[in-house]
Amino acid sequence: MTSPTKRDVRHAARALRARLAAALDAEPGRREAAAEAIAATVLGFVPDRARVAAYVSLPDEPPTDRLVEALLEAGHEVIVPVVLDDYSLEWTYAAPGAVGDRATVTRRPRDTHDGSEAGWLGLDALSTCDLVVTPGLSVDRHGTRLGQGGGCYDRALVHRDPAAPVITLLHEGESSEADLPRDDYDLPVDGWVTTTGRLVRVTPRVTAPGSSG
Ligand SMILES: Nc1nc2c(c(=O)[nH]1)N(C=O)[C@@H](CNc1ccc(C(=O)N[C@@H](CCC(=O)O)C(=O)O)cc1)CN2
Ligand SMILES: Nc1ncnc2c1ncn2[C@@H]1O[C@H](COP(=O)(O)OP(=O)(O)OP(=O)(O)O)[C@@H](O)[C@H]1O
Repeated sequence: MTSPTKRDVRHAARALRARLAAALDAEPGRREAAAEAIAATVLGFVPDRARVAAYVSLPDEPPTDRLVEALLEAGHEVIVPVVLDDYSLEWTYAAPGAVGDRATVTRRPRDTHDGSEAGWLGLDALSTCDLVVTPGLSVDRHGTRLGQGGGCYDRALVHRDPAAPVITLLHEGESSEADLPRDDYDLPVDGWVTTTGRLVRVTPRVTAPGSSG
């Protein structure tokens, strides 16, 4: 028996995501509660006066609007990506309460992107972040993350500060009990936070400020 390819696993993960996202919208208040739960949990382990990399979520994804808002309210700096045509990520400051439309996943031509313009922080901006919050379809117990397939975060995470935790946001029920397919360029994450506010640590890098782990 051959092990499933990323493509197969991604296909199944997308179907599960569609079901879980629909369930969030089936009952009034559930989406808002999920957004709040994610924000409360991440705020619990973000270092003081941090610079945090987050992203603007799409309708099916665990919502990041409250997270971005709460981080900004607490005085942290928040940056979010846009994607260039070679699937590299460029970074800019987050606007409070932003909710994603397709613009956050629409590739921009690199030759017309002038990174020297005010507001762009550079392709290596993750090197300046104290915490990186990534999207993803699933994560397994080793921290192997399955993304949308562009390899955007694989490229971007090369620049991260190795001391800064990387966590993925998942709907509750999306983490994988089976080991996910992994390539050499896949960079593992340190844990994940779910739409019920559950934090699962893969490495001891994710700790509450002032705690020993
Ligand atoms: N909310 C959110 N933002 C995110 C990600 C994500 O997963 N979620 N990304 C996680 O990596 C990055 C974008 N990843 C991308 C991966 C593939 C394509 C892509 O193939 N785009 C097609 C059209 C897509 C469409 O409109 O449906 C294209 O531009 O031709 C674009 C972005 C950065 N921002
Ligand atoms: N550091 C890198 N530099 C250049 N290309 C890379 C790098 N890392 C991964 N890639 C390319 O990205 C493509 C997609 O990788 P993969 O299927 O693992 O995406 P993913 O991790 O699921 O997506 P994402 O990171 O966007 O969430 C692969 O073809 C791979 O060759």
